Amino acid sequence: MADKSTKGLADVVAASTALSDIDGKAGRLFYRGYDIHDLAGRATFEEVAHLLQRGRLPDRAELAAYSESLAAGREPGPLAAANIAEIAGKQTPMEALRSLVSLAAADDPDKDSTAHEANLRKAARLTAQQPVLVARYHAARTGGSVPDADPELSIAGNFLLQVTGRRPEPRQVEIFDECLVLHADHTMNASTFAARVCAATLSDMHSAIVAAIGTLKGPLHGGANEQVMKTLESIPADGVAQAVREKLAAGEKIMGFGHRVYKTEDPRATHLRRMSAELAEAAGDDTYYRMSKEMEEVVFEAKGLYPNVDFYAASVYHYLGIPTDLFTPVFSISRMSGWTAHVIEQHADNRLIRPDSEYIGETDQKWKPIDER
Ligand SMILES: CC(=O)SCCNC(=O)CCNC(=O)[C@H](O)C(C)(C)COP(=O)(O)OP(=O)(O)OC[C@H]1O[C@@H](n2cnc3c(N)ncnc32)[C@H](O)[C@@H]1OP(=O)(O)O
Ligand SMILES: O=C([O-])CC(=O)C(=O)O
Repeated sequence: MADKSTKGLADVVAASTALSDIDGKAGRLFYRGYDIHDLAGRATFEEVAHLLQRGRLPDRAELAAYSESLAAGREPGPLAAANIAEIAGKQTPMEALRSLVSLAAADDPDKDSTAHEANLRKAARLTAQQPVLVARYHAARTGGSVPDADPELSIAGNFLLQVTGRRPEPRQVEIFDECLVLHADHTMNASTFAARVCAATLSDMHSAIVAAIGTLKGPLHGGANEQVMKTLESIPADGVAQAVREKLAAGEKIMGFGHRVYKTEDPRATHLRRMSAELAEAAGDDTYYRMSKEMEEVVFEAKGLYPNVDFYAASVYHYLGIPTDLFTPVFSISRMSGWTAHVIEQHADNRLIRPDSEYIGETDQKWKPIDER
């Protein structure tokens, strides 16, 4: 029996990983040793997914082969495809993704295997299918149709095309691609931990991803980006400071601020703030960018908290024309690359993850028959 617990497992090292690393004091993030500041705006999401899942940045031939496998695996299986319309009528976007990934498992050609090569193929298919599932879900609920993927476009470009129905501007694609790069992996965050716990029972990759999606959905994790947009939309543009102070006085958390690991600026927020400013200027309406900047100042002054990745992602996605309730699904499109890489890593060197607990209940209870209780 353990005699001491750490609430929320803060500072507990729960796994070893070669995928990503954070220096929370310095505000630095690395994917397989590459500084996020070097990757952002330079590596594409496909290159980063390859880096995470296959261990290195691809050369041209490797990238071509990986991109081919993504394109070949993009189509969700018949069971998922057949159920999108009904699911779209009954479930929110993250609930729907949780269901659809589970259904997609049934038609995955490697569904019965957790072998390394099978895992690599499944990781590519899950990464390729996630944006398509989001776009098809959105089309099903709005009565729209999904344009065919354009072989000239990346995952980022095709997602913007398929979700908005318009061919995106090249700069929009670059910015969205950078967002995907920034969200791809983040050490032992809650959803990745959930995926690893599941995978460590030697369950399959789709099951682990279903656990991760359900975990990302919560507002203390990936769900915060949607909440940030709702906050921005719910307060008057000239009343940001007052609204924030009122929320804090009422004991509310301000979504998009604070982090378990970063004690300074989240390095991803630095890039997202810059992208938000650029898109606001291009849109000719910087209201949400200005409000975000002011909110950042007020929260820092009142609580000493910095924005996390979800904060400026909200206004960036808004300016890109992505519906607010698809912000967390967008996070999952990117994080799929990291989750799947973690499942591969877990299966490659596995031990069951089963921590202890600290018992705080009653002791010495005496059993009584039901009529005497
Ligand atoms: C992709 C991601 O998952 S990034 C995180 C996304 N989540 C959010 O943006 C939700 C808002 N933020 C939070 O709830 C937290 O900062 C978390 C969940 C990210 C981190 O949680 P923890 O490390 O457990 O910190 P915890 O919630 O205990 O906060 C520590 C203190 O700071 C305060 N605090 C932390 N975040 C916030 C916030 N966003 N607004 C107001 N106060 C906050 C807490 O109230 C607490 O104060 P107290 O000590 O006086 O009680
Ligand atoms: O690491 C965390 O706890 C949350 C986070 O920022 C992420 O998952 O990107």
